[in-house]
Amino acid sequence: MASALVFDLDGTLVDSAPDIHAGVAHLLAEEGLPTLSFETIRGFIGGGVPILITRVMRALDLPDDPQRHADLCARFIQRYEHDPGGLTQPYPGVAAALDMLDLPLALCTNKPEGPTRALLAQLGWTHRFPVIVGGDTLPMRKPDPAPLHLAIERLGAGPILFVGDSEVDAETAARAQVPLLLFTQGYRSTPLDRLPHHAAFDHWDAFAALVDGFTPR
Ligand SMILES: O=C(O)COP(=O)(O)O
Ligand SMILES: [Mg+2]
Repeated sequence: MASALVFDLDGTLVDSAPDIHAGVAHLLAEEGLPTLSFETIRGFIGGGVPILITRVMRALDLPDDPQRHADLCARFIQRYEHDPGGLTQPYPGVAAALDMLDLPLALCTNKPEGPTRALLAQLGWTHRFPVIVGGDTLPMRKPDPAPLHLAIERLGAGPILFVGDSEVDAETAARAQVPLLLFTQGYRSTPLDRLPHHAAFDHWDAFAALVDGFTPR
């Protein structure tokens, strides 16, 4: 049995791609640039805002301009923090699954802390996660293992399970040597058998049993 859990946020606990797409669409409209499809933007989620904006700029063939990149990141984050969750839904069964757990819970997300806290407040979830490590908490983001290590240190309990949805989470877990429970319905594009993971689940109704059945090696 695990004694603490660390969760990824986007694509794991919540389907936030519609708000992230809306934020990018707003930014591109302000810039007079063509828009990008929902599927394209959803495929850009996972590495945090700087990577998202780099991918958007490349998709539009914009020149590699660090100043413009920084400006677009700052504007995206500011707007997102102001309106974090109008289109965002928890995946079915998440709240019930979290309610069943009597363990300390942390978030380790590449979403910056400001929008993360704003989204949690909007969902009424602030009390659930006493520890939050966001994409701008440290100078490095996932897949660097440092954010996951920090979340674990702040939880101060173990053994730990990490719960995520993406290539980034699989690499983070492997580098941190923490077992990963992989939610299969998020923003991953790599086939399941090519991503290292301890166990996978398709629906949050199955989560509590997976945690109960976990035996640390
Ligand atoms: O904001 C992102 O790009 C990813 O966020 P996540 O780490 O919660 O999946
Ligand atoms: Mg994710």
